[in-house]
Amino acid sequence: MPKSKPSAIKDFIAGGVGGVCTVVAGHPLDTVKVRLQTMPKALPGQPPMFTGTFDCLAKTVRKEGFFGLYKGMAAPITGVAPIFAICFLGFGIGKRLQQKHENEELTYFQLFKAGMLAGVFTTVIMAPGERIKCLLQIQQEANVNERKYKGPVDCAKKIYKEGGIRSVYRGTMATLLRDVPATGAYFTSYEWLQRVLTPEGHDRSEMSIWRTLFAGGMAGIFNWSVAIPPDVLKSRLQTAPHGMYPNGVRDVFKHIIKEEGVMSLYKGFTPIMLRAFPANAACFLGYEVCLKFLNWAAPGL
Ligand SMILES: CC(=O)O[C@H](CC(=O)[O-])C[N+](C)(C)C
Repeated sequence: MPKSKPSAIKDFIAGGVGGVCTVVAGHPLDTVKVRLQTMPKALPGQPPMFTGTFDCLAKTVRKEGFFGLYKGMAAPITGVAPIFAICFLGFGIGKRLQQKHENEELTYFQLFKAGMLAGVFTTVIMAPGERIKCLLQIQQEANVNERKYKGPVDCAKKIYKEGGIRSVYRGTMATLLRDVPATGAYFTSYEWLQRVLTPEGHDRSEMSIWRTLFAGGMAGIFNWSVAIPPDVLKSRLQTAPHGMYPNGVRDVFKHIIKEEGVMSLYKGFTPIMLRAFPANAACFLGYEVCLKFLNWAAPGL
């Protein structure tokens, strides 16, 4: 079969489908991650709110039901599909900017640079999307009427009222610190694993479900190995009361190191890694299947 032409529209659509798959597969453990990262420090002699991942999972399900784990999912579903769409589009553009001809195979460093560009592209939506998601995820009142934010739109309106566009975009620097190198690692590791796992004599574009699931899952692990410390800074900054960290991410960093120690930068490690593999395996499978379908249904797109 002839190779299909790379296309920005197809990357965008297939990336969006990948994003929806990521949220459906990964949101419960994302809720646990944000709750662990943002729980208040235990007072002397008092037990912590959650002792770890499984305690947080059990307490959430007991108190709020299974769908408590899906709290705040409306925001990521509507936000993540465009984020992933832009991310895969940005990666495609980053690759094409460096290619001398359409079929040139890029080096791993070139792929890393294309991934970093994708990380910059996504921050425009990622920063406010993550701010709203984190604020909704940390609300633990069982009764809907007692919650400060009734949903993503209400949350966006309230934070805008409190501090304007600066408040909506709080955490942008932390988001860049997280996503620029992490997205580089994400796409480079995916391409690397696809290349090394493709049997001799076969083409990388001949999709294998198991290879795609494995390479996608591992890309998620590589992404988060780089992203966890800036992610903790981001979650703290985005959920802190107005004015608590006047110098942004620098203040959060100093505060965490002084008050809680360097290991606190790895809070949420277990749920992040438990989520990373299935969520990103689902993402890349959704992306590749959708791309294959588009190449079949609309080869000229
Ligand atoms: C923070 C985030 O969305 O990471 C994505 C992977 C995941 O586990 O959701 C990767 N990427 C930022 C490249 C879209």
